[in-house]
Amino acid sequence: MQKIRILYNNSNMMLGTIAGCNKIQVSSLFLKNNVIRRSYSLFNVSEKQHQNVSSFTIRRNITATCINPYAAEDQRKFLQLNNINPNFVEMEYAVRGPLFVRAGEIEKELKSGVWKPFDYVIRANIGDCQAMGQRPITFLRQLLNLTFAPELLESPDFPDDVKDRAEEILDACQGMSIGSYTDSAGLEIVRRQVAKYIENRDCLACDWRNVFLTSGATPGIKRIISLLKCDIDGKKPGVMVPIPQYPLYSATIAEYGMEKIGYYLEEETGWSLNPEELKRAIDDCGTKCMPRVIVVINPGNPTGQVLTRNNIEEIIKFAYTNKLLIMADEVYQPNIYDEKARFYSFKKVMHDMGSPYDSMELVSFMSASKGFLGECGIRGGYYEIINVCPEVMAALWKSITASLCSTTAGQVAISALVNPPEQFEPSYEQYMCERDEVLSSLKERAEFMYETLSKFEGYQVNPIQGAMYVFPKIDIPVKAAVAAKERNMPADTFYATELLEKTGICIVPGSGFGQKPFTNHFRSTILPQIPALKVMMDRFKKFHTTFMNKYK
Ligand SMILES: Cc1ncc(COP(=O)(O)O)c(C=O)c1O
Repeated sequence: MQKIRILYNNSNMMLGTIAGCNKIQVSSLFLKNNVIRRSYSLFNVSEKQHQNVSSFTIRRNITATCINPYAAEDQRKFLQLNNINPNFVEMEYAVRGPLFVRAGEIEKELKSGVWKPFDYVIRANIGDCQAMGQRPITFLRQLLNLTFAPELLESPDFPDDVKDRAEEILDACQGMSIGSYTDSAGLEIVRRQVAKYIENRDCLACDWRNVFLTSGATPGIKRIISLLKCDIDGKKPGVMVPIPQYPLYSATIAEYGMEKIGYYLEEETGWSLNPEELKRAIDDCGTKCMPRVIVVINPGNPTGQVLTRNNIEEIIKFAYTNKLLIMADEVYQPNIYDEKARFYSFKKVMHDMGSPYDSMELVSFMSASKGFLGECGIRGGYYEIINVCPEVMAALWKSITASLCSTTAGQVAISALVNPPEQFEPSYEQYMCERDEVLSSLKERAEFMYETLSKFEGYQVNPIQGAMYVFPKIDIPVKAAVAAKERNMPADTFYATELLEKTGICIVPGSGFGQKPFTNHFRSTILPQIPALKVMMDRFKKFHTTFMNKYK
């Protein structure tokens, strides 16, 4: 099957060349209710239609005319789909894809009194802890309160250790106001706190000048990918990403017009990473692109595995042999539930391996959105970049300065993450109690979800060692696959769509993350609180049983 993007000009719709293919998938982008939608249709094309056409025959001899979705006034706009950056049209981000949009519509339908077999939507599609009822950590919120409203420093309601930290941050701000721009890489005091945190974690030196504060991990990841040269000897840069992967990576690679080199994680061995597969992936890409980077997500999203130290060593050796920058996405480092698993930072392992690996280029990412803080909306993150030559660091700096600075709220959140209350300080006990409660509840939810889903007919589930997701494999019955095909949907999307419509549970089909051909998965978060998770699993079980009975 050949994929064809429909381009619209002012009045006519044009199809790309369809010569030589008898099936086409048509995808078009349009805006509805301010939400970008993409419609897909799979058509059989008769032999006669090997030219540009706007009307053609589809299965069962029905003639379909594709409708140009532009209203007349839109056709006069200077920016059209066929003259903007095509990478924007190409990129996709499944976590907020069509099912997420449909979940929003269903919520509105429920509000307006439309009857459904459920009374609320369960949003298990995105790793947003507080949206699913997690309570914020008091210490962090107090620090935000005091830095944003310094008059509260006089209030007896705030503990002295938080006041001291807030004063320190305010002293570092221009005009003692959190509303001022900071240095482009963030407040020096917070960067120093991050460096100390990394030093304590790895028992290794960390130079605070290598630490850059960002508005969530996302902008840092995008900036580092954008650092790569667009064209070397006529070849695009290649970025190695795991499959399945967090779709920020595939979306960014598409947005920047780079080449994704997917390496499969091995589901049968708990989503481990086989060095032979890394070699297979790089060999298969041949001369198509110039491999420059390997991305590793540890603990894994969506797969929930924690890499062993041995596995990390193998990846480092592979990166060395193939001259790759390592981007270590370590945002879930505090989220480990399996007592036998342990988080090893790439930095620490590289250091311990000694020469020549200890001088390899590495960027490691961290976030305030994950862990036990779950402050997704505040947008706090950082990255540490090491062993990069000074000239490249200077160029990176220049690019960072052009973005002014990351949000100061995010910088304060990172300060709270890396400089928590210490033993004997007034906030310590409450902080530890809240932190442990969140982490032990996440562990309980991970185990509950794993145990429940493992009992479903046709499911294969790996234990959730870390992060916030489960990614089960489902054997979808042939009859269901046929029904999916009739609706022009991949089987996993069909399953997830049926689940949403029948139960209000919103998950993401595995195809949004990548999966081995002819397999079906989905990703669900483990984030609903225990009572809600029990309701969710109950609804899910009933749905699955009915689905299997119907299609078996
Ligand atoms: C693996 C991974 N990296 C990065 C991010 C981005 O996080 P942030 O909210 O800090 O931008 C996420 C968000 O879900 C993620 O799962």
